[in-house]
Amino acid sequence: MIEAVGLSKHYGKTVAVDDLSFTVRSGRVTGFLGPNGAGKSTTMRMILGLDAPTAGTVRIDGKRYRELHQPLRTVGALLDAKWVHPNRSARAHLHWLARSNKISTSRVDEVLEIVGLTGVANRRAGGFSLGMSQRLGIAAALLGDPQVLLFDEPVNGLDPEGILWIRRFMHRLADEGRTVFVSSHLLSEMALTAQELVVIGRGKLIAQCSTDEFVAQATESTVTVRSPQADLLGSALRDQGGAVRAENGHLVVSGVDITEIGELAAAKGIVLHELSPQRGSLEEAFIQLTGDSVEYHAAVGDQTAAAASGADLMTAGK
Ligand SMILES: Nc1ncnc2c1ncn2[C@@H]1O[C@H](COP(=O)(O)OP(=O)(O)OP(=O)(O)O)[C@@H](O)[C@H]1O
Repeated sequence: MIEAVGLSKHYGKTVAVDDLSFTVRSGRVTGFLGPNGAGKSTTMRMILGLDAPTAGTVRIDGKRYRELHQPLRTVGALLDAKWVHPNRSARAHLHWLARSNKISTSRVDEVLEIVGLTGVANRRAGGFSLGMSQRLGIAAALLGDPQVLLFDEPVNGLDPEGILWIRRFMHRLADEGRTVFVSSHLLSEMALTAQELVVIGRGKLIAQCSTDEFVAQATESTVTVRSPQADLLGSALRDQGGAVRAENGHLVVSGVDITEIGELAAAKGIVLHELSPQRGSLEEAFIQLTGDSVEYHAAVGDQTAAAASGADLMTAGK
């Protein structure tokens, strides 16, 4: 578990993180979302003791990073996949990390196996593709078999196969009961990966809740219905208090639950060809819920916020 309370970080006049409190639970993948410059990396560095907070505290399993006896056994992190000596082999890199952290070198072959790098373990890490480098970074994070794992933008630049591998791997780590905290710009990917979210904007907390709740709060849920008796069904639904509009040969219904729609159609003997729930996207929810913070910063002259909508901010490359 990670617990931040009143966490703030100022760099001169820049307020990178502003009185941020959140909790990251074990057994779940928690996404850490926010536009460029929102303070995600700074927060992660403070969790890992690489930056000192200006105010507030952050604890991992109840302890500050500097109080951890053997930190790598409690928390592992992937911050920069290219942080490796290019002429060292993957195995030599992990051996060096294990020895310098008093971890048995027998663990090296285990983590290479876990991330699927056994076959290339003796190759120069400098020649690795980005996907292989990410796996090596994850192997390093797993060396101490920690219960808490932090990943900063782990899928940036990966191909679809690499992205799928990371997604499945994170779910596996969470299923093992670990705390998995992962930052990303890629909302469509986070919608598939993260079960919980911590969303920040300009260093402040915008939301902490499940991904489903976040989307449900901010977007409209509708039901798509196709029927050869659409007119009849439409008027029956309106009688039930539903809002119905026709769109490209189907009905879009809100205000009536999907089960009630099915039962109403059955009771009236109306044939259905499709009955499907439609959820808003994480992108839509993000734009909806971060709008205020973006507008606020635009108003005080922040050029990044003023220049971009939430979607632009989130899809912009690093
Ligand atoms: N070492 C530093 N010195 C001065 N300002 C910094 C430093 N590190 C971060 N900042 C500023 O703090 C703010 C938050 O940056 P941070 O990198 O934490 O955001 P982020 O959410 O990780 O962004 P990105 O998604 O672009 O990586 C930004 O305005 C950034 O310019």
